[in-house]
Amino acid sequence: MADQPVSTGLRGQSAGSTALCTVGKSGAGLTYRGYDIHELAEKAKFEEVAYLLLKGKLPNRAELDAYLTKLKGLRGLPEALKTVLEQIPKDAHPMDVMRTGASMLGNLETEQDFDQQQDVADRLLAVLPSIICYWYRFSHDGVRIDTETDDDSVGGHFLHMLRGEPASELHARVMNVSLILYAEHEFNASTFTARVCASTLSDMHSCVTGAIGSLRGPLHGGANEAAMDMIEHWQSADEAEREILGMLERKEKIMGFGHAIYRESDPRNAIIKEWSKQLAEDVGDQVLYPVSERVEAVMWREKKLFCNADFFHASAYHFMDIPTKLFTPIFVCSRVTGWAAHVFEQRENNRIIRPSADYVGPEKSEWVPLEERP
Ligand SMILES: CC(=O)SCCNC(=O)CCNC(=O)[C@H](O)C(C)(C)COP(=O)(O)OP(=O)(O)OC[C@H]1O[C@@H](n2cnc3c(N)ncnc32)[C@H](O)[C@@H]1OP(=O)(O)O
Ligand SMILES: O=C([O-])CC(=O)C(=O)O
Repeated sequence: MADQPVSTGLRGQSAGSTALCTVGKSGAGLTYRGYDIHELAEKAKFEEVAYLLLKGKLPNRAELDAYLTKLKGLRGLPEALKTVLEQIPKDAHPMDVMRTGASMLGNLETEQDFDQQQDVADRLLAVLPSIICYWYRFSHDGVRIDTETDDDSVGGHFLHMLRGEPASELHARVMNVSLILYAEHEFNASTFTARVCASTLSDMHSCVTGAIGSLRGPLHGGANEAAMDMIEHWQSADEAEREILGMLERKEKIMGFGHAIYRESDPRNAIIKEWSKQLAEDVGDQVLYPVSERVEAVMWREKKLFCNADFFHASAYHFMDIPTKLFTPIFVCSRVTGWAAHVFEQRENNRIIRPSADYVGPEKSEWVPLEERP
């Protein structure tokens, strides 16, 4: 059999330009519109970052207050969407719920004109947490929650709906940081999906629905959930080390490690790791955090592979008592800002994205009538 052609995954090739984000750029690292991720995670509200990405600049006080009020007013679910969510079974994957929710919203509140794009993006940002929590609480607890909470922040709103009570200050703070870290990352797979869809002049809901499908996979956003599924089985750091060595021996992928662009570290890791540590102290954890730290050390020692944004998100979310299957949907609630901002950018200077392929099929095939085929 002929050798398989090398699959490059378009690595290292520029597929367009963006003013939104630098990833691993020498001397700059990870920045959103020029602002360093460390500074944003320390000082900003997620909604400020959303404004920065979607509107092109940091808001002043009046603009931020107005934006928070606007988002708060957009959290309600149309009755027809609630009906659809109530049909989705308990054992569905929450990312499929997100995908269906975004798509159904596109039927009910269709983007008629690109002039509406800012409002459509704000609506999605406000309503995606309501979609996932409404479905989760209905299918798991049998309750129809009120999604119009008075919480100022998207993260606080999410936790409030999930638990039926307002989040603690610590949890709201960690959610804020987490949403900032996940908001934007240049031409990653889900964002590129959104841009390809936008390049056909399709509507925002289609772009976001497609992007959710791409984020779902364990090689991308699904890795935070997959990392949790792995580490929760280990009772001690020593057991974790033994298991990881076995997995490496068997050439298995370790979820939450490695990156397509970063070579030595993912700047988001140190930030979420620090918050995971604080949460571990808060809940008195003696197992999961030490297990996670050991996995990190072994992976670096054995393979020079480092934690990406997803690995310590697993323990951080777990310490906040968030069900594992909701981890990747939280990523959606954040990344929708980056996706929408990229859709705006694509539309502003559009040409349909249509690369070529190297043909590796047969030279010429002879037609065989149906009844003569073996
Ligand atoms: C928010 C995010 O989306 S971050 C990414 C989340 N995804 C994950 O955590 C899934 C696990 N990681 C991976 O699968 C990969 O590292 C990816 C998908 C992130 C990047 O893939 P690539 O760019 O193809 O990886 P890269 O070229 O750096 O791989 C180099 C080598 O390291 C290996 N490698 C990379 N990541 C891992 C890993 N997590 N576990 C074990 N080996 C790995 C690759 O198999 C490859 O080995 P080979 O040369 O023998 O084939
Ligand atoms: O950039 C990537 O390929 C994946 C990633 O880290 C992200 O989307 O946040």
